[in-house]
Amino acid sequence: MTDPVLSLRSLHKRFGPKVAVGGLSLDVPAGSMLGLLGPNGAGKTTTLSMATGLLRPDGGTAHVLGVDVWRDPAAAKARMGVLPDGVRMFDRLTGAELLRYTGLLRGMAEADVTARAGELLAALGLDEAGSTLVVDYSAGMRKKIGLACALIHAPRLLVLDEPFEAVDPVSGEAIRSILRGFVGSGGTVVLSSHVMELVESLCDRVAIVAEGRILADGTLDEVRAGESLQQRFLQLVGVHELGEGTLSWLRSS
Ligand SMILES: Nc1ncnc2c1ncn2[C@@H]1O[C@H](COP(=O)(O)OP(=O)(O)OP(=O)(O)O)[C@@H](O)[C@H]1O
Repeated sequence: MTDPVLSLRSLHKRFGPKVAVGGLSLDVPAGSMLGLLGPNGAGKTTTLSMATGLLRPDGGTAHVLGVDVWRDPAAAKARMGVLPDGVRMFDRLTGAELLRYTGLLRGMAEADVTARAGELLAALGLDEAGSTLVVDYSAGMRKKIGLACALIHAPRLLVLDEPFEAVDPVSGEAIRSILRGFVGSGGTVVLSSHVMELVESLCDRVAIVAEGRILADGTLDEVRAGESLQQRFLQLVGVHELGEGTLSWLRSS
């Protein structure tokens, strides 16, 4: 196998007494689309933040195309496009201004930024919203402008935290098509999601995380092991059974 595009080794992160990520290792090969799954609080966002230079690990390493993210963050960040979860944007800019700012910050030529920004806004159904302040965007529009910012410099690795969350079905289809085309041309994607059907239809690799550790990692078929991804996920993570009388007050008498 050629060297992985993203390589995580023994990542650790603790918040006070809480171990959010406890020794997580993962390799993502070139040209693959990996779905990172896990229950709420499993450590997905913490892992992706450490992998992309947003949150310093307590231990372990992250390499992007062979570059150590924490020793040489500028070089590593130049190679990836990141859609973080819950990180504040410069939302007093319009969508078009935010894209322009992001492109110029990435060292792109003015003409390229203008051309790509227009294409991205149109592709994501944001052309009219290009002149609206991002602070006035809906949740789905914020996701889409964040994705556009991650794409504008044509990175070789995309790390996307819940890219389809709050996005309407038409835009969702456009994003799928963009990501498929990106991977088809040799790009690599890591995305987190809670939607099993989406991961099953889009990703060729899956990693399941719980309590900061990898429970399963491999091709979609390896992880599914003959079941649906939903069934396999529940088997690995455990079903949260509700007791007989739970919320009995909610049932009409
Ligand atoms: N800044 C923080 N301070 C304290 N605890 C944190 C912080 N960030 C995350 N945690 C804790 O670390 C654990 C992992 O959180 P994380 O956000 O990585 O989970 P996640 O898998 O992305 O969850 P979700 O699917 O709900 O988005 C959780 O227990 C969370 O409460």
